[in-house]
Amino acid sequence: MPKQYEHQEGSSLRLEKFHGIIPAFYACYDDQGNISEPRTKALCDYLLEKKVQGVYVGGSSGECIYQNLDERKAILGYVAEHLKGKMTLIAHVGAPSTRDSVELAKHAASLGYDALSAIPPIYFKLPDSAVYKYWSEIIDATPLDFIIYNIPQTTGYTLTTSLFAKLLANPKVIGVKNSSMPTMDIERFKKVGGDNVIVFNGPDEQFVAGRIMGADAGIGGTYGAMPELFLQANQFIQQGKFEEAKLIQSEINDIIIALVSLDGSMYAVIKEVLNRRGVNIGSVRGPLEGISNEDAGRIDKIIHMIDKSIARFCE
Ligand SMILES: CC(=O)N[C@@H]([C@@H](O)[C@H](O)[C@H](O)CO)[C@@H](O)CC(=O)C(=O)O
Repeated sequence: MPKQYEHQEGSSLRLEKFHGIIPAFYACYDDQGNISEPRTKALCDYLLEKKVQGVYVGGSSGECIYQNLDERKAILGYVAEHLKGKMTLIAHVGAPSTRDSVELAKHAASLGYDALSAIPPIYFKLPDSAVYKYWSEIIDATPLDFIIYNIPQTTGYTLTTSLFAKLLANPKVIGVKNSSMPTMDIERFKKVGGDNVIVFNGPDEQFVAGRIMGADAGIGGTYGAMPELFLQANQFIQQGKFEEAKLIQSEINDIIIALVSLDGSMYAVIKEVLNRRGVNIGSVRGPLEGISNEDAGRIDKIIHMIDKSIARFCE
């Protein structure tokens, strides 16, 4: 293990609760597009019943950038109220300003979340020194553990291994949720962090590859549409059944390609999949596009694909 992280020795146990399948929680709206408490709770119940390890609340899949501070606080509250003590809760608190991010962080800490996470600053291209300061101010605002969120394709900022190492010098930094596409990035972050740091696979299309390259767990935006398949893929990896893991990943990828190929945005399509499963969490907020009339029939086919894969691998 790299010398500078020896102070974290013994922290593997503390990380146990983050291992497994952690769906990125979706924004739950009423029919007018407002945050819905009962629908948020319905999604909590659904995920609890699926026995996932935890939830990542208020991230990309949570449409956080389309919500104001009060709405984001409300969602964090509804989820905590319903799931606290029942699964691991991670609050994504990244916001355009440090001030808002810190406010959200303090709110999540007051609600008893297990950890915080944040994207880097968005819109302006800032130097590493500013990104470091941004994350550090969030980390310093509460006693909670912190998970860095690296998602270059949406933020335009790529976390380097040297900034990762610098952040890890703070014992509250427990790892990174890596959504960049190269699985080598996962391998590099794991190499820098060692066993006492947790690396989450971000791209669901590469869940199996990411796990094999060193990711300890996964946080993903499509898990909610097919939690059974990701739980099973994870189990195959734990059992060393790599051929089976490869096969299930291939079917998951067929489903993801279908989810992103309709007129509606992927999240609108996933929400309609859930709706047809009896979990109505509304649609998406503009500028994300809702589903079209033509999508309706196509979604039946996607549900059929998911059911077929569950029957093949999980029953
Ligand atoms: C770029 C992006 O949105 N990546 C997603 C993936 O789960 C992604 O939706 C999936 O791999 C399908 O492309 C996650 O990494 C994001 C995520 O977990 C979140 O914060 O909601």
